[in-house]
Amino acid sequence: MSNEIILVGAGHMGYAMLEGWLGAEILKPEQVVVVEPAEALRDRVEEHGCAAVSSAADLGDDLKPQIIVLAIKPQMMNDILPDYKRFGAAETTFLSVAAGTSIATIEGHTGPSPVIRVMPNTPSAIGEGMLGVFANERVSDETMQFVDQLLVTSGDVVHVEREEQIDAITAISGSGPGYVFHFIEALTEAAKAVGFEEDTALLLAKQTIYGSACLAMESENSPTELRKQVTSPNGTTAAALAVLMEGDAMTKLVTRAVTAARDRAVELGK
Ligand SMILES: NC(=O)c1ccc[n+]([C@@H]2O[C@H](COP(=O)([O-])OP(=O)(O)OC[C@H]3O[C@@H](n4cnc5c(N)ncnc54)[C@H](OP(=O)(O)O)[C@@H]3O)[C@@H](O)[C@H]2O)c1
Ligand code: PRO
Repeated sequence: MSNEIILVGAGHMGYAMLEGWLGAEILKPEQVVVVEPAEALRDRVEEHGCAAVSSAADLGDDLKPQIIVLAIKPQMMNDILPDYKRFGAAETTFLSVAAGTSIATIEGHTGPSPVIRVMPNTPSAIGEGMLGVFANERVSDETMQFVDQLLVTSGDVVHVEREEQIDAITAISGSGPGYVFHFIEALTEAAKAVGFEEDTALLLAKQTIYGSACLAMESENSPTELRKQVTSPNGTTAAALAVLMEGDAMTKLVTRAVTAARDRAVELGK
């Protein structure tokens, strides 16, 4: 079997991953067929040399994909999956990036199949993603190795042992960029409140988050130690952290937010 891939949905996540796979030359454009109703999004994948069609009905019956990547909204799965049953052979693996949608739901449409759930995040677009992976027992070692090769082009990959852990990963790293971008928004607003123009405020916020994340990754010190290194006794950071850490306010708020995201992933799976 050739490493032929059908990518269903070339929106934010589908396109981000495709760009990584083509850019790393793990896949050649002629190995990928994209199904995407939006013309502008089809044009953008065609610019990379991939074939693109607007609906599953336009896919030839002779296609024998090794992998069908499902990068559509979870709410659309039940409508769209039946269109792909005809491609389901024992050696065709379904790879879903959808939040919540369970392997049981996918197999409910495709019949018993190799299924891999992947939870990426948008920094995958620049190769700095965090991806969680769970595969059912029908996925062959050969396919898993090939998929891992694809996924590492998007960022760091962690395999989990239980499917429900994908919902937890969704709440941490899948949705996490949204929390961090909101923190950037908040720090920017705060910078404006203490007197900076928009552009400078945004630069101050973004470079501070970027530099801190890089330091946290490169340093042998824990985030707690790094925080202490910033915090002079009775100084400015101590004054701010007294607000953020009072009664563990920040930790409690983030834990509430992550729990809400995890619960929503579970709900989307019903
Ligand atoms: N965005 C993230 O940060 C993120 C992270 C991890 C996982 N995910 C998961 O990734 C999936 C896609 O999310 P997204 O943010 O990439 O959404 P998105 O940008 O809306 O992409 C979904 C794409 O699917 C297309 N589509 C609709 N009907 C289709 C059909 N019948 N066949 C093929 N494609 C069809 C949509 O086209 P139209 O717009 O024309 O309807 C859209 O371009 C979701 O399941 C989400 O849970 C997203
Ligand atoms: N974006 C998707 C959502 O918000 C899944 C993780 C990030 O539902």
